[in-house]
Amino acid sequence: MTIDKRIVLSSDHSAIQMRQVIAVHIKALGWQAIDIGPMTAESTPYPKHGEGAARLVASGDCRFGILLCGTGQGIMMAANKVKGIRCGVCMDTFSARMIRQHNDANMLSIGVRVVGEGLALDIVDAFLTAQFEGGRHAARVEMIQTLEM
Ligand SMILES: O=C(CO)[C@H](O)[C@H](O)COP(=O)(O)O
Repeated sequence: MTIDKRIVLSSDHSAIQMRQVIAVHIKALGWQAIDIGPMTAESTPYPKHGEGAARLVASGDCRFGILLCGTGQGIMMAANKVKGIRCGVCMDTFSARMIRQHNDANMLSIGVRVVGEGLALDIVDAFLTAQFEGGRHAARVEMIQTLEM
Protein backbone atom coordinates (compact mmCIF):
# COMPACT_ATOMS: atom_id res chain seq x y z
CA MET A 1 0.00 0.00 0.00
CA THR A 2 1.28 3.49 -0.81
CA ILE A 3 2.28 6.06 1.81
CA ASP A 4 -0.79 8.03 0.72
CA LYS A 5 -3.01 5.44 2.39
CA ARG A 6 -1.07 5.08 5.65
CA ILE A 7 -2.52 6.59 8.81
CA VAL A 8 -0.65 6.42 12.09
CA LEU A 9 -2.78 6.05 15.20
CA SER A 10 -1.71 6.72 18.75
CA SER A 11 -3.16 7.68 22.11
CA ASP A 12 -2.52 7.65 25.78
CA HIS A 13 -4.08 5.15 28.22
CA SER A 14 -7.50 6.83 28.08
CA ALA A 15 -8.24 5.78 24.53
CA ILE A 16 -7.04 2.22 23.93
CA GLN A 17 -10.48 0.94 23.02
CA MET A 18 -11.51 3.90 20.86
CA ARG A 19 -8.21 3.67 18.99
CA GLN A 20 -8.95 0.06 18.08
CA VAL A 21 -12.45 0.99 16.93
CA ILE A 22 -11.05 3.75 14.72
CA ALA A 23 -8.38 1.41 13.33
CA VAL A 24 -11.02 -1.11 12.27
CA HIS A 25 -13.14 1.69 10.80
CA ILE A 26 -10.41 3.24 8.66
CA LYS A 27 -9.24 -0.17 7.45
CA ALA A 28 -12.78 -0.83 6.23
CA LEU A 29 -12.53 2.44 4.30
CA GLY A 30 -9.39 1.24 2.52
CA TRP A 31 -6.75 2.96 4.64
CA GLN A 32 -3.80 1.23 6.25
CA ALA A 33 -3.81 1.71 10.02
CA ILE A 34 -0.34 1.97 11.57
CA ASP A 35 -1.18 1.57 15.25
CA ILE A 36 1.85 2.48 17.34
CA GLY A 37 0.12 1.89 20.66
CA PRO A 38 0.17 1.89 23.58
CA MET A 39 -1.40 -1.56 23.73
CA THR A 40 -2.26 -1.68 27.43
CA ALA A 41 -4.33 0.64 29.59
CA GLU A 42 -1.44 1.32 31.96
CA SER A 43 -1.07 5.05 32.61
CA THR A 44 1.27 6.59 30.06
CA PRO A 45 2.13 10.21 29.22
CA TYR A 46 0.45 11.57 26.10
CA PRO A 47 3.42 13.72 24.94
CA LYS A 48 5.54 10.76 23.96
CA HIS A 49 2.72 9.16 21.99
CA GLY A 50 1.85 12.41 20.27
CA GLU A 51 5.46 12.93 19.35
CA GLY A 52 5.93 9.36 18.11
CA ALA A 53 2.99 9.58 15.74
CA ALA A 54 3.90 13.10 14.62
CA ARG A 55 7.40 11.99 13.64
CA LEU A 56 5.95 9.37 11.28
CA VAL A 57 3.79 12.00 9.60
CA ALA A 58 6.53 14.63 9.47
CA SER A 59 8.98 12.14 7.94
CA GLY A 60 6.51 11.19 5.23
CA ASP A 61 6.09 7.60 6.43
CA CYS A 62 2.38 8.23 6.96
CA ARG A 63 0.01 10.56 5.14
CA PHE A 64 -2.11 11.36 8.19
CA GLY A 65 -2.17 10.78 11.91
CA ILE A 66 -5.06 10.33 14.32
CA LEU A 67 -4.42 11.04 17.98
CA LEU A 68 -6.59 10.39 20.99
CA CYS A 69 -6.41 11.34 24.63
CA GLY A 70 -8.94 12.31 27.26
CA THR A 71 -9.58 15.77 25.85
CA GLY A 72 -7.53 15.49 22.66
CA GLN A 73 -5.74 18.65 23.74
CA GLY A 74 -2.51 17.53 25.35
CA ILE A 75 -1.58 15.03 22.67
CA MET A 76 -2.36 17.67 20.01
CA MET A 77 -0.07 20.18 21.73
CA ALA A 78 2.77 17.66 21.75
CA ALA A 79 2.28 16.73 18.09
CA ASN A 80 2.27 20.36 17.00
CA LYS A 81 5.78 20.81 18.45
CA VAL A 82 7.10 18.58 15.67
CA LYS A 83 8.08 20.56 12.58
CA GLY A 84 5.68 20.05 9.70
CA ILE A 85 2.74 18.99 11.82
CA ARG A 86 -0.61 20.74 11.67
CA CYS A 87 -2.88 18.99 14.14
CA GLY A 88 -6.27 20.16 15.34
CA VAL A 89 -8.59 18.90 18.06
CA CYS A 90 -12.03 18.29 16.61
CA MET A 91 -15.19 17.54 18.53
CA ASP A 92 -17.52 18.15 15.59
CA THR A 93 -17.59 17.19 11.92
CA PHE A 94 -17.57 20.78 10.63
CA SER A 95 -14.22 21.49 12.27
CA ALA A 96 -12.82 18.16 11.08
CA ARG A 97 -13.71 19.05 7.50
CA MET A 98 -12.41 22.60 7.79
CA ILE A 99 -9.01 21.71 9.21
CA ARG A 100 -8.41 19.78 5.98
CA GLN A 101 -10.03 22.28 3.59
CA HIS A 102 -8.53 25.47 5.03
CA ASN A 103 -5.59 24.45 7.22
CA ASP A 104 -4.26 21.41 5.35
CA ALA A 105 -4.06 19.61 8.68
CA ASN A 106 -2.11 16.36 8.58
CA MET A 107 -3.16 15.16 12.01
CA LEU A 108 -6.49 14.97 13.79
CA SER A 109 -6.93 14.77 17.54
CA ILE A 110 -10.08 13.67 19.36
CA GLY A 111 -10.97 13.75 23.05
CA VAL A 112 -12.44 10.41 24.01
CA ARG A 113 -13.77 11.77 27.30
CA VAL A 114 -15.66 14.41 25.35
CA VAL A 115 -17.19 12.66 22.35
CA GLY A 116 -18.73 9.22 21.97
CA GLU A 117 -17.79 6.53 19.50
CA GLY A 118 -20.39 7.37 16.85
CA LEU A 119 -19.40 11.01 16.66
CA ALA A 120 -15.70 10.16 16.75
CA LEU A 121 -16.09 7.97 13.67
CA ASP A 122 -18.05 10.71 11.88
CA ILE A 123 -15.26 13.17 12.74
CA VAL A 124 -12.69 10.77 11.29
CA ASP A 125 -14.78 10.40 8.12
CA ALA A 126 -15.13 14.16 7.73
CA PHE A 127 -11.37 14.63 8.13
CA LEU A 128 -10.44 11.87 5.68
CA THR A 129 -12.87 12.81 2.92
CA ALA A 130 -12.19 16.55 2.84
CA GLN A 131 -9.54 18.00 0.53
CA PHE A 132 -7.30 21.02 1.02
CA GLU A 133 -8.69 23.86 -1.08
CA GLY A 134 -5.39 25.68 -1.68
CA GLY A 135 -5.87 29.18 -3.11
CA ARG A 136 -5.94 31.86 -0.44
CA HIS A 137 -5.52 29.17 2.21
CA ALA A 138 -2.17 28.04 0.81
CA ALA A 139 -0.48 31.35 1.63
CA ARG A 140 -1.81 31.16 5.19
CA VAL A 141 -0.52 27.64 5.67
CA GLU A 142 2.84 28.81 4.33
CA MET A 143 2.81 31.51 7.03
CA ILE A 144 2.43 28.77 9.64
CA GLN A 145 5.38 26.94 8.10
CA THR A 146 7.45 30.13 8.23
CA LEU A 147 6.89 30.27 11.97
CA GLU A 148 8.69 26.93 12.27
CA MET A 149 11.94 28.23 10.79
O1 LIG B 1 -6.61 14.47 28.19
C1 LIG B 1 -5.45 14.25 28.42
C2 LIG B 1 -4.39 15.21 28.05
O2 LIG B 1 -4.91 16.34 27.41
C3 LIG B 1 -5.06 13.00 29.14
O3 LIG B 1 -5.71 11.90 28.56
C4 LIG B 1 -5.44 13.13 30.60
O4 LIG B 1 -4.80 14.24 31.18
C5 LIG B 1 -5.07 11.84 31.36
O5 LIG B 1 -5.55 11.96 32.68
P1 LIG B 1 -5.48 10.77 33.72
O6 LIG B 1 -4.02 10.55 34.01
O7 LIG B 1 -6.24 11.29 34.91
O8 LIG B 1 -6.10 9.55 33.07
